[in-house]
Amino acid sequence: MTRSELFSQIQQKSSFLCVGLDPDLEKIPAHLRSEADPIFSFCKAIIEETADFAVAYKPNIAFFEALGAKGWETLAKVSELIPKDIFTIADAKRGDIGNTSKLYAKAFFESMDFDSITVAPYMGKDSVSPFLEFKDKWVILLALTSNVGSMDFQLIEDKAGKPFYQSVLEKSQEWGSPENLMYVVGATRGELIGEARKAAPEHFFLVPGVGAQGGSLAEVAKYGMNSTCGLLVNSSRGIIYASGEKDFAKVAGEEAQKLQEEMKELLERYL
Ligand SMILES: O=C(O)c1cc(=O)[nH]c(=O)n1[C@@H]1O[C@H](COP(=O)(O)O)[C@@H](O)[C@H]1O
Repeated sequence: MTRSELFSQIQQKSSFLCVGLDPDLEKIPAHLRSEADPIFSFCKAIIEETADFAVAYKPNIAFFEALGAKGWETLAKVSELIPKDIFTIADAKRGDIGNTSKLYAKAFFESMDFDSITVAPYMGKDSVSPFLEFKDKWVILLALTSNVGSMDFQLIEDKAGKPFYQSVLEKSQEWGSPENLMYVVGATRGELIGEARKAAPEHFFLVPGVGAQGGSLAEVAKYGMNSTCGLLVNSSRGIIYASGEKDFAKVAGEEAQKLQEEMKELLERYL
């Protein structure tokens, strides 16, 4: 998917919501556990109820690969279910020497037809570039993550006082463009989202951390929105586990709609 196609989806749906698919056998409603493929049934119901409000889905690969070979089959089936006009993110956090990254890219962009993949920047240019060689496919590079451990490395300052995440943002713009490179910037980071936006004015940010991790959607929009929205805001647990009962999919749809309605107002205010 191209950047202009993504922006046009955002405009059509008045939404920049990414629904995170983090399906955990321990957390899905009990009545689904007797199904042939409980994770598939769960994701299918969630997708059906949330698709009108979402412009992206982000299956987190860990929740599928934890189930072994069957989990990979489920992931393939789930990704095929997602409507083609909705952006797909393989949240796999890959990155290795170039020769290996090439095969990770093939796995997620060719064997499976994801639009994008999350990639760790730690191994540098040759670990990221192979993912950038696929037409209309995207790298979503970890820059400033939402977790507590983000402080261990990402906020370390160099002698000039520049934090490491800023160096990641600056350096990596030599490798890709706003047409094929996005950044992960966590919603829990408040004003730092604005600092990231100054360093990367055009690029889309994938912003996880609203909902279960407590990040504020209003703050994300205030500090992060640019002239083509530039944001995909993810919520996983806050949507998919909003109810643990038989009505889980309907309630997930309602949660997604609430976020979409808030996003509509924010788009009207800032765009
Ligand atoms: O790359 C990510 O998506 C990601 C980056 C980050 O900084 N923080 C973060 O929470 N995530 C992912 O985003 C999702 C957040 O889930 P919830 O906290 O349940 O909304 C999980 O799949 C995380 O793995």
